[in-house]
Amino acid sequence: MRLAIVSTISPLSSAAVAGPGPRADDKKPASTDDSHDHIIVGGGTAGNALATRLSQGLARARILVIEAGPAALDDLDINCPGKRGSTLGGKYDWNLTITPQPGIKNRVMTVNRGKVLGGTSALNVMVWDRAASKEYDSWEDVGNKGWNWKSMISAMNKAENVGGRNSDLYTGSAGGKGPVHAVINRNHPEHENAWIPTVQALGVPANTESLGYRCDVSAELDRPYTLKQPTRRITARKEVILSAGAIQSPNLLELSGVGQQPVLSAAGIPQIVDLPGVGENYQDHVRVAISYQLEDGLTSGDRLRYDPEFAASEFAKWVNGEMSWHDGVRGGIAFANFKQILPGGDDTALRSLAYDAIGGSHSPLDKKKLQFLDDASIPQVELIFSDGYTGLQGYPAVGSPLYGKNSLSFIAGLMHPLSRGSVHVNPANPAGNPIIDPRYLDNEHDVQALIGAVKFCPEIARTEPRKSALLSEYDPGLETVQTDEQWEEFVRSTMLSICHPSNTYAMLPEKDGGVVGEELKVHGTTNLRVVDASVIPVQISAHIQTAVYGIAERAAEMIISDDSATALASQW
Ligand SMILES: Cc1cc2nc3c(=O)[nH]c(=O)nc-3n(C[C@H](O)[C@H](O)[C@H](O)COP(=O)(O)OP(=O)(O)OC[C@H]3O[C@@H](n4cnc5c(N)ncnc54)[C@H](O)[C@@H]3O)c2cc1C
Repeated sequence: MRLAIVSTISPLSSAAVAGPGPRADDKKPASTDDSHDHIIVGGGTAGNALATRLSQGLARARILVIEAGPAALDDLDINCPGKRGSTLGGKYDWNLTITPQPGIKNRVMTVNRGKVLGGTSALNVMVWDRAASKEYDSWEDVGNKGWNWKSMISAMNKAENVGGRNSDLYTGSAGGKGPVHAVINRNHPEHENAWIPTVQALGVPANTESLGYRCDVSAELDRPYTLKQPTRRITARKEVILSAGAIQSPNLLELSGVGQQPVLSAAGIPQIVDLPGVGENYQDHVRVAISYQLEDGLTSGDRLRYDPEFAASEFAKWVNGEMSWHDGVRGGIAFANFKQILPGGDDTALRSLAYDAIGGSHSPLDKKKLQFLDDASIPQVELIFSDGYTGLQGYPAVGSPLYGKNSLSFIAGLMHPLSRGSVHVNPANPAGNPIIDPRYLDNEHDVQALIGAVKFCPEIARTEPRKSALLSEYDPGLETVQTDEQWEEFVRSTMLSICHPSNTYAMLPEKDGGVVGEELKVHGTTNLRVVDASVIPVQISAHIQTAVYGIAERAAEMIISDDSATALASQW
């Protein structure tokens, strides 16, 4: 089936063209011919990486990227690493909202998504890491031939380029010569030195392959132009590729008539392809933070918040290319399994809760989650040490006793929560924002697993050399959170997202609720692929942009190979 895609974009949208025909640096398209070989909807992380590779590999093809947000290539709020977080909730953010979540005391929260050329890679906090090899292998196990560690590490390496001003600090073995520049921070506050020896003392070996630097993917495109006519029909000669991200790609498909009948009928959309999996399987990483005040004399990134002169002079240094507190993302990450963090290494109760929740499920995704519990090489928990305050309440207000103090936070995250949610078109307003229901903490396993993870943070704080740098715990405050009930209350009241929605368009066989197959083509269609975080079939224990780049690299290889095969066939 050949499909027409319904994409509503705003007058500020940007577009970029590569290949013959109008060039991306034109002020506007030179021709009125609105047909292109490949149309990519969404100029974000995956979309732009894919467009770059297609324009390199298909010299004669005309490729169009349509992006709902503006181009902001020179905006220092995006480009300066020390300003990470400053664009959240602002003009480059879709600012979506979830439905009230019973598991977290009916709280609602914002779902931050980049609405700018570069997408969420322009807004994120720049962690660059990978999951365990068996997690990528699990993608093949659930029915996607060729999607495994070997192919993914090769694709992720193809995207990345480890180097820059301090590449000598990198002790890892990975990394290629790709367009995404990744570096280890060169600016380290003194108190950061305690992180690696402390987690080593707790049994987690060191791994210095984690990198972080702002290199959003928009920088790889030719200069884009702003669309002058937001309403017009554009035709794809070969195929349309949805790269609008894990929230909007399913939404666009439903608007186009692909999805489950009840959802489409409620929104008054005629069904063209029956695919019950569209928008299902919403997965996210969840987290809780504890903050500590640092010993007097130690400085943290909080100083950029409470000392404007310091912030301005550090920013000026960064602009001049000098070592600066604005240089990077200060912090460290450790991954662990439940046995490593639970008292006495006893994960029996948690395993039993997991089997209660999904033991009877026939879904290959649930079966994988249970298998992962048996594999010590697969992390279940992420422990982040973050320089400065990162809790729910925000840095203490001006005038409060803690204003002007320096802090650090420990963040505990769940890598394989069992809850699975959904994102669907809004029946009351199909053209508006989708209904996002992640079903956070909707089962006892996830609640107890998160409690177990966050209780390990005070353990880190009590261990030397970390212990000596800390003055007191002030969020949540040991005196108020002691009993099991209090920990549960704390976790349900303060849980936040790590902002990794994925799987909403899972690459799986159709019989298992899949939406795309191993070639990333939407089941039941011939001219439509999806290339973004939504196709991830099994959730991974990593920040997911590295995988998204890898998916885009693999998609580009497939599309280029398909095109070459077609061209060859047409010569005969
Ligand atoms: C606050 C935050 C911090 C994060 N930190 C990290 C981190 O440190 N490390 C990490 O690995 N990951 C991180 N992530 C996650 C990671 O950045 C994303 O998972 C990844 O960038 C998603 O890539 P994508 O291509 O799927 O979607 P996106 O990059 O979001 O791209 C989708 C694009 O499609 C556009 N679009 C949507 N609808 C339409 C439409 N109708 N028409 C045209 N265009 C449209 C959007 O504007 C956007 O540009 C973070 C995410 C957030 C929100």
